[in-house]
Amino acid sequence: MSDAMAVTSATDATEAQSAPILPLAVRDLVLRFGDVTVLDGLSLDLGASGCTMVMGPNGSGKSLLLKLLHGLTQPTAGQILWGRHAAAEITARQALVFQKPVLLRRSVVDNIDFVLKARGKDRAQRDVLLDHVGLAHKADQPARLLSGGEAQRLALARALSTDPEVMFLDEPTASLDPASVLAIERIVNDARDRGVRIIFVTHDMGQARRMADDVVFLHGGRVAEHSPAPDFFPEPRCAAARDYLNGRIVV
Ligand SMILES: Nc1ncnc2c1ncn2[C@@H]1O[C@H](COP(=O)(O)OP(=O)(O)OP(=O)(O)O)[C@@H](O)[C@H]1O
Repeated sequence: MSDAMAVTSATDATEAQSAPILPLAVRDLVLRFGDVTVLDGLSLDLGASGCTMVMGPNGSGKSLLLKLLHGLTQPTAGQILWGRHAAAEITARQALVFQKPVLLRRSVVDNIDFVLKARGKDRAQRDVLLDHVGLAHKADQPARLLSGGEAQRLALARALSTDPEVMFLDEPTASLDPASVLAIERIVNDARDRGVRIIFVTHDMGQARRMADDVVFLHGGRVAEHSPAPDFFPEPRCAAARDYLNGRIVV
């Protein structure tokens, strides 16, 4: 290869790496486990900003969709395109927060430092972040002694410390008291306002109404409805979403 070609291909590679990862285009996604089809031709387009709430009955595939979008699970068929990237290429530019935070048995601050070191990032922002999530005074305490709400705030701080472009949250407030729920929502809203793309799974209608810019409703292995929040909550278009919002069993 000539020097000029080597420079061009290196430039192309750098440009590809730094190319935006939004919008998201999902096409005909299928996920099967043996004979069981969980996702059955799911397609979805998400724009560059805002908070998308993913809703749907138990077992409709919400958690698995997040894992597929984050590159942690491979689809049986179909395409996930984050800008020009395949999902598995850009996992490090995203963060995933689970319902039950998985923390190291070390101090609060060590939990953040560990991730920053693994990602090759400096520690400049970590004290600001701990302060932002209300845990600066617990920085040196063992993470295992945190309450459920505090542990989830640490998980959020850890996720945000990596400067993610997209943050996935899988029922992060499912077992928390109302004050802790609002504290988590405030942190997530701040992140969205700073440009982090939020994709959030919840069964909590109040939370969905408070936070959603748009709602993706899963049913039957597909996106049964994707609507702006002001349209979805008063008048969902699909019958399954209407039943779900009215507390009727959706199968
Ligand atoms: N590894 C697996 N092997 C077989 N089936 C699986 C596997 N993982 C998940 N499933 C099934 O896929 C379906 C969708 O699971 P998923 O966890 O995505 O649902 P969900 O919509 O997040 O549900 P919930 O609201 O209850 O959290 C479920 O029926 C689940 O049992």
